[in-house]
Amino acid sequence: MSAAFALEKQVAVSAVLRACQLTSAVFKNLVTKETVTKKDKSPVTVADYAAQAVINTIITAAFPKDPIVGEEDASDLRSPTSDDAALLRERVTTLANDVLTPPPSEEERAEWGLGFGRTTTELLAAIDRGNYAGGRTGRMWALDPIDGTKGFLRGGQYAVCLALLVDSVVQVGVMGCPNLPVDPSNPSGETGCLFVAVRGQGAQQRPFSSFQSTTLRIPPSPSLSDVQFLESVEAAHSSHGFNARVASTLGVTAQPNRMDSQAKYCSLSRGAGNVYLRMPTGQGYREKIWDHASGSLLVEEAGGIVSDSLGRPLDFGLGRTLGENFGVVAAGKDIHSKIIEAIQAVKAEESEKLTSGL
Ligand SMILES: Nc1ncnc2c1ncn2[C@@H]1O[C@H](COP(=O)(O)OS(=O)(=O)O)[C@@H](OP(=O)(O)O)[C@H]1O
Ligand SMILES: [Mg+2]
Ligand SMILES: [Mg+2]
Ligand SMILES: [Mg+2]
Repeated sequence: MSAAFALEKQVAVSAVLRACQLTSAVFKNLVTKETVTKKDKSPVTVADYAAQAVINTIITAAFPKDPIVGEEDASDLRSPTSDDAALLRERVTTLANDVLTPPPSEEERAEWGLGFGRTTTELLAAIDRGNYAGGRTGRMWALDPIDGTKGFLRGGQYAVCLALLVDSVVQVGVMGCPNLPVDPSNPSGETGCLFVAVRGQGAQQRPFSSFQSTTLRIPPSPSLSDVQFLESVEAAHSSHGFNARVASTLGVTAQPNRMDSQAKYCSLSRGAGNVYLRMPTGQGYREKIWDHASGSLLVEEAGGIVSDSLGRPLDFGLGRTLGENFGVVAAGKDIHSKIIEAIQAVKAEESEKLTSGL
């Protein structure tokens, strides 16, 4: 008998690896015209759209009934009158078909929709399969075709992130990080890592270049002064100042490592960094499920704990977002509660200052 979710894992790995081929190819010759600014002022590129088209096409072929909560939608590509939209549609079609048409490898199957191209209409419809509202029950996939689009654009870290949720619990998480070093102790060495976790079956990493998987276990945390925080590059996404105060409360002297995307969860799960702390910057932003689903399972399966800043589990059953934003704290089991306590201490200090008018 095969392990639970074996087929879902294989399909997700195939979809993520093909999408990573696409994003890496795009980075090599991306032009300004291929980037759009969304209504929320965040960037999206032809690579985000085409990667979502590829992954949704594969998931839909393999599991036709499964809904998908995907970050992107095709509305900006559909304008019948805009020349820019026509160019983008054409590029998305070429890019998606470049990675959908190669025939299935030995690890893949034809019934996952591989080995032939799709029309633009089919690919736009595939992107819009990501419009599911989410919710408490049933199966659904959560997809971030490029997490850390700003990192992608600056040649930094980004991740192609796909997760399967059943009754709002993450069961499978697959992430491809094309720019992450295979060996964290050799940052200028080979890059391109695949991270895979299945609930109850552990967390694994392997280089894109081989099938040699390593099991990930978060090592014991170092003494508090040497604990390394992982945090967002963008100060607008997560409060750097609050993190610094938490670190100083704990007596941490090590400098934080700033990195875009769920590569932070990947790094933590392989012991390269000890705490991922993401505190809201106070602008009413709600965290999206696709920004945490696969990463949180990876860390849990590597033996860590993921919660909000009050120590409560993340709730993936509220729709496309995690609801009101109380931040995200991911860390090894031996240190997680200390981080939560330090956060509460800093918050108490802040509210004391406010009430005393300082
Ligand atoms: N205001 C605000 N607050 C918190 N988070 C936000 C905010 N705006 C955007 N986002 C989401 O942040 C995702 C990338 O954040 P990261 O922490 O991974 O990277 S970084 O902040 O860009 O360094 C990024 O993911 P992608 O859009 O997939 O790149 C966004 O979903
Ligand atoms: Mg985005
Ligand atoms: Mg994201
Ligand atoms: Mg994204």
